[in-house]
Amino acid sequence: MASIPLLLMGCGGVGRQLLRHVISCRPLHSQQGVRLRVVGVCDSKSMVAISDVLTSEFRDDFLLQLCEIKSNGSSLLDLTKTGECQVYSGEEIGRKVIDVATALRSSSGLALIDCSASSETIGLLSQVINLDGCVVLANKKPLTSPLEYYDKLVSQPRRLRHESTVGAGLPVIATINRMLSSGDPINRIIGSLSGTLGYVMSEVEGGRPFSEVVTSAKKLGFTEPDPRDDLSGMDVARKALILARLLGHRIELDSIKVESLYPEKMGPANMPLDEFLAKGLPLLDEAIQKRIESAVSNGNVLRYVCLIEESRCGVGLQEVSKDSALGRLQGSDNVVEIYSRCYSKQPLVIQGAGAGNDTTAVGVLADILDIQDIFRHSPSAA
Ligand SMILES: NC(=O)C1=CN([C@@H]2O[C@H](COP(=O)(O)OP(=O)(O)OC[C@H]3O[C@@H](n4cnc5c(N)ncnc54)[C@H](OP(=O)(O)O)[C@@H]3O)[C@@H](O)[C@H]2O)C=CC1
Ligand SMILES: N[C@@H](CC=O)C(=O)O
Repeated sequence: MASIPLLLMGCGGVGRQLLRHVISCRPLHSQQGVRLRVVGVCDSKSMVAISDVLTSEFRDDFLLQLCEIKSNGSSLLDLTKTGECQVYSGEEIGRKVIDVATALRSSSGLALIDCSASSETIGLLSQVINLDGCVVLANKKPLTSPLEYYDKLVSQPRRLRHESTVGAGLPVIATINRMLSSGDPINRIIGSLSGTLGYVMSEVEGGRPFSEVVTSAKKLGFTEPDPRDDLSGMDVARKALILARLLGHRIELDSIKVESLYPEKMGPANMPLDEFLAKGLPLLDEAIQKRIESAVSNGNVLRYVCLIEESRCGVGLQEVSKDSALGRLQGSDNVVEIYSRCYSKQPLVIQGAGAGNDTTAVGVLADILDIQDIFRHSPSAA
C-alpha cells in the first residue's frame, strides 16, 4: 500500500475540486493500493492540520465541510469549532508546513500540493523538496520565478509534477518530457494556451459583448483569481516560459513579448478588481469587437497565440485562418502543436479543454498518483 500524506495550499475552485475528487476516488484508489491522506489544508490566511501527521488524516466529512465553508466565503477558522484540527495563521503557517515535512521525512515524506495563485510559495516548496518531500503544482508562479529559484525547485525532477500548469488536465508537460528524454529535440511549439482567451475570442466572434463573456469565464472557473492576469497575456506568458524552460531556454519572464488586451491605467496597480469588473471591462467592449470583426471581414479569426521557436518566445493576438487548428478552436479548448525531429512536417497535436476547476483538479490528482512509487518504496509503506 502506498500511503501519501497530502498538504494542500489553496482551497479555491481548483483546491476544493481536488479534495472532492480525492474523496470520490477512494474506492478506485483502494483497488490500486493507494491511500491519499489529507493532513493539512491552508488558504491565504490560515492553515488547519491534523495533530498526528504520521498516522492520522482528516475524515472525509471534515474535508467536505471545509469545502462548503470555503465555498460560502467563510474562514477556515470556523473549523476550530469541530475540535478536529489545529489551526495556524500568519507566519506560523510556513513553520508548520516545514514541521510536517520534517516529521514525515524519515517515513514517507510529504506531498505538498500548491493550488494557490501565490508567488510567495516558492521558498516553502523548495524546502519541502530538500526535506525529501514531493511537490505538485497547479500554480504557475513558482515555475516562472527567476532562474535562481526555479533551478532549486526543479533540482529533483522525480519529486516534482506540474502537468496542470499548462493546458490544465491536458498531457502537455508529460508529452514534452517523453519526447525530450527519448532524444527527439523540439524546435517549435505554437498554440493557444488560454482557456479564458479562447472562450472570449470565440464567444465575442459569436456576437456576445466582451465584458459579458469575461464575467461568464470568471463564473465558469476559467480565469485566474484576477482575470486581468489572463487579459494582460501574463498567464499565457507564464505557460510559454514553463514550456520554453523545459526546452532548455534559460530565459526570464520579462524577456517574453506580451500583448495586453487592456491599457495600463486599468491594471492592478491603478484600479481595484471590483472597479475593473464593473466599470473597466465595458469600456473595452467596442475596441475588442472591432478587432474581431476586422479579422472576420478578412475571412480569418482572432486567436491569442503562443510561439516558442529557437530563441524567440512571444504571446499575442494574431489573425489566423478559420481552417487552421488554431482557427477551429472553440470555447475554452487549448491546442498545442509540437514540431520536432520526428514530427517535422506534421506536428504532434494536443487539444482539449484547457481550463476549468474540474479538468485542472483531475490533472493535479493524476500527478499525485504519478509519484505514488516514491511513497510505496518508503520504509513505512506496508
Ligand atoms: N482554474 C483553472 O482552469 C486553472 C487554474 N490553474 C491554477 O490553479 C491555481 C488555483 O486557481 P483557482 O482555484 O481558480 O484560484 P482561487 O482564487 O479560486 O483559489 C486560490 C486559493 O489559494 C489561496 N491562497 C492565496 N494565497 C495563498 C498562499 N500564500 N498560501 C496558501 N494559499 C493561498 C486562496 O486563499 P483565500 O481562499 O484565503 O483567498 C484560495 O483558497 C492558480 O494558480 C491557477 O493559475 C491552473 C490551470 C487551470
Ligand atoms: N486562467 C487560465 C486557467 C488555466 O491555466 C486559462 O484561462 O487558461
